[in-house]
Amino acid sequence: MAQTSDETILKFPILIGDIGGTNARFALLVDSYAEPREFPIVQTADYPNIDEAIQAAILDRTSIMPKSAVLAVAGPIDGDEIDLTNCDWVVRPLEMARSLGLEDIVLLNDFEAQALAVVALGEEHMVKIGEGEAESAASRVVLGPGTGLGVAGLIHARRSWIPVPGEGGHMDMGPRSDRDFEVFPHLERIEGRISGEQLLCGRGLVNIYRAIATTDSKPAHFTTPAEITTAALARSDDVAEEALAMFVTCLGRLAGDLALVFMSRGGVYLTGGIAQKIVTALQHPRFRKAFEDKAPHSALLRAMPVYVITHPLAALAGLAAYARTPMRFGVETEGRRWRSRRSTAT
Ligand SMILES: Nc1ncnc2c1ncn2[C@@H]1O[C@H](COP(=O)(O)OP(=O)(O)OP(=O)(O)O)[C@@H](O)[C@H]1O
Repeated sequence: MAQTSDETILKFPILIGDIGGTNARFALLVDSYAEPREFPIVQTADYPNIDEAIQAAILDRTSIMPKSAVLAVAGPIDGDEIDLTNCDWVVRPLEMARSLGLEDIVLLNDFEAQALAVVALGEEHMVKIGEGEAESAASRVVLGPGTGLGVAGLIHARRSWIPVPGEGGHMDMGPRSDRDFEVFPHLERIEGRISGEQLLCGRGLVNIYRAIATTDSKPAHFTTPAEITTAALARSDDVAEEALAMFVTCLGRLAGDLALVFMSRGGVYLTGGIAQKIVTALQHPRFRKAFEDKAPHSALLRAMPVYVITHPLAALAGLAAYARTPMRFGVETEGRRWRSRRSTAT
């Protein structure tokens, strides 16, 4: 059933939070206009559960008592106990409402928050990769290589922005160039297949690097994604350089495929921890070449802009925009919103 504006609105002060595998970032919104009050980033491993983290890191440091919370979590939101992917916390909204005195809690998917950020952030928080002009009300797509590979669409319909979270990071990826056909047999697979996430995330970069080393019978010195990108950008190691180049090409191909799926004339947005660390590699022509190489639709892709989001707290910016003006966004909260007067997911 369609929600009325009264039902959609969240009461201030609103606690917003982006809960990742390693880090949790929080801020408080006092009203619609004031700048968010930010707090130091919390390491999830430092607290046994999310309620204690919020109490110690936020509520004990301010006299503002939030009435509502909008939290983005990595993991499927299903039922009254939400297990987070990549971290030991379990979110229990009913218990959280009681222990922290919250009247209203909304949980969103972490990549949905990234999609909301794309609307919330201006071009000053983005670096454009290549040409193309965004049509302001057209669909957009967000891809984020980080610990995993997140993908979300963003559709403009009925005067609101509707995030479309999905599992697009798990689409199949195949070899295309002659070199790919040499390297791909050496990639580590998941149940026999090569998905986007086997290549386009931190672990994926290491996978590509090792596969290239094996193909050429060269030693693989590096074990972390940061070591590989550092050596590649410094041009101090051939295998690392080729691994980053292949990563960039594969990201361009997948970004192009997703741009076709969503017809994202509003732009393709790269978020997550890795994209902003490899901006110079993404500015190499190979990224746009792979992105645009989509016959018979190359002209369509050439007109679509690609941006790297550089804002360090992009998801929080998206959550803040949603919390302040929920009517601007078509976010479905059924089964993901807990209000104390009914004490159940609605
Ligand atoms: N300089 C770098 N180059 C390439 N990859 C890096 C670099 N620094 C960190 N990484 C990798 O980025 C990934 C983390 O990405 P990101 O910061 O987006 O985390 P996340 O998925 O949002 O998780 P969380 O929110 O829990 O911190 C890890 O795989 C890490 O190894």
